[in-house]
Amino acid sequence: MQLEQLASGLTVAEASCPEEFGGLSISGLTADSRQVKPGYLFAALKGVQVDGAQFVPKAVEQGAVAILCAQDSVDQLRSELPDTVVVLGSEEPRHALALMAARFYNKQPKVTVAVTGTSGKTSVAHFVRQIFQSAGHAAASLGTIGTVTADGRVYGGLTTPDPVALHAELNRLTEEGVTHAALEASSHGLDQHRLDGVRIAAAGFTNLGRDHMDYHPTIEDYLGAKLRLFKDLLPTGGTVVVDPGEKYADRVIGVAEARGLQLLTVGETGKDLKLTGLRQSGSAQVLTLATPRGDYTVTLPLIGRFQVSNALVAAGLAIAVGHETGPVLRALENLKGAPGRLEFAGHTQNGALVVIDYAHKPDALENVLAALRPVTEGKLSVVIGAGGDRDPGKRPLMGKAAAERADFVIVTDDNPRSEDPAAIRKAVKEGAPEALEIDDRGEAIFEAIKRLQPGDVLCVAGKGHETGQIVGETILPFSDHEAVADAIAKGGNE
Ligand SMILES: CC(=O)N[C@H]1[C@@H](OP(=O)(O)OP(=O)(O)OC[C@H]2O[C@@H](n3ccc(=O)[nH]c3=O)[C@H](O)[C@@H]2O)O[C@H](CO)[C@@H](O)[C@@H]1O[C@H](C)C(=O)N[C@@H](C)C(=O)N[C@H](CCC(=O)O)C(=O)O
Ligand SMILES: Nc1ncnc2c1ncn2[C@@H]1O[C@H](COP(=O)(O)OP(=O)(O)OP(=O)(O)O)[C@@H](O)[C@H]1O
Ligand SMILES: N[C@H](CCC[C@H](N)C(=O)O)C(=O)O
Ligand SMILES: [Mg+2]
Repeated sequence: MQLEQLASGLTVAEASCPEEFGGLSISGLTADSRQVKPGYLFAALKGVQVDGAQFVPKAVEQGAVAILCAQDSVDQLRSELPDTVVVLGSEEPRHALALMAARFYNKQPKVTVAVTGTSGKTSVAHFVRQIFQSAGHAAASLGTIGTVTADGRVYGGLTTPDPVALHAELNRLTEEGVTHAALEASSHGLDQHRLDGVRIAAAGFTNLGRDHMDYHPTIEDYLGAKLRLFKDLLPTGGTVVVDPGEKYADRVIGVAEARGLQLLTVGETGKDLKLTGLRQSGSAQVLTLATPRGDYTVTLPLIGRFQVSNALVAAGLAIAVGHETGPVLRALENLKGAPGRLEFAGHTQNGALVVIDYAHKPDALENVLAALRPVTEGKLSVVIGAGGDRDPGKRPLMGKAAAERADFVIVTDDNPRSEDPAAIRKAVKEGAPEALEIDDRGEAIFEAIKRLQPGDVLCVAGKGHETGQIVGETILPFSDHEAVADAIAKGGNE
């Protein structure tokens, strides 16, 4: 693609060879010098760890023909580079890169919705995809568990991929015939402009609790990143889906009202999908809903009050993009939970239940244990750990949530990364002094399963769908699913 076409209107061109800028064709783009190939545009971005500007010489050596950088780096780079390399400055280089990526990979699904919030994004995206599929559309969901389509799942590294990877993926899916997509918008992704340029028709908010305080200096900053979805990315005419009863929902509604966006509200105080009743029925929940299209009774085949919230936001998003209320609500009756989210993992030989969940923050732990309590006839146990190189403040709070809501807690490791695992466990135990501490996660799971009695329930929390334990720079193969299966097979609790 011609650089002129790629950059038009986005940047102040600082090319010393304007004639070359005019005719220059770009073969690809990236913000990672290690990915540069001949003919590429390299975006030199200031990151959390390093300033990408230091990799410009390497990028040029590898064949980069154009550099996108912060406006204030232009003069410096210009003076260091051969005249043949075009340097483009931008006040917002991350935004400019994302819009360039959207132009370079110019195909996107006809209908794309996005969801943000502290917890529930993966579940909502997973549900929206199933609702779209039930209406006969070729649909995909993109997020923490990767890209999921009717053909299966391709694992991706980040919840919200970097803009080049995201636009490339949307282009690939569209070429394969996908017409409907549901995206997870993480706060990092929103803050780093990874979703800029994605055409979003409706955006949902689940909730806001403590998370990522290692990255966002204050909760206001964290909320601010989430609000970007509604302030900057959802275009006029788009619809915001929210439960007004959620903490901070007023801030989301405030943005929608200030911008004159459409608002679709769900939940007990919602107007469009108003939850008028909820009761347990075995391992399902029966919802009664009042809607502008009439009243409905829906049997949701999932446990946990939070899954009701997630299902309503998902249904709201589908309705927001034009789907009929009746069929959408019928589709909720066949929903499958996302892998590793309150997922059935097995029964022990003496009949106790083991589930795997991704709760790795205090609110999520509280919610998942509250969801399991009503289905627990005996004792409720939980295995928890907290990730290294992540908000240390959440560790004792996770311990406390587990100690308050479960009858028995084992504290173990969950991706210690560069930190001392013992120090992480100690911090978790500050909130759960009675907890048993077992460093090896496989042994912790075995010990928890060994102690189960008939009627007990064990929740193995924190890793969900993950397939590795990150220790230092190494990812050791590890799956909670396999560890649970091994422990059950070894028995010890018949
Ligand atoms: C803290 C954070 O979000 N970092 C992300 C960010 O990196 P950064 O720009 O700050 O990177 P940096 O290491 O300082 O480098 C600066 C620039 O130099 C470039 N570079 C670096 C080295 C080199 O040799 N050559 C080179 O060009 C880098 O590509 C980058 O463009 O942008 C990169 C490209 O998009 C991401 O890969 C990277 O994610 C890191 C790996 C990460 O772990 N992120 C996690 C925390 C994250 O984003 N999580 C969220 C939320 C998860 C959830 O709760 O659901 C997610 O969306 O996954
Ligand atoms: N609406 C909700 N409210 C509170 N907790 C929830 C909600 N939905 C899910 N959870 C809990 O949070 C965990 C993660 O859920 P999910 O993966 O859907 O959220 P997420 O926002 O994508 O999380 P992440 O940011 O880590 O990817 C679940 O395993 C469950 O314990
Ligand atoms: N998206 C989250 C996932 C955390 C999962 C947990 N297993 C951990 O490693 O802390 C994060 O990167 O903070
Ligand atoms: Mg997720």
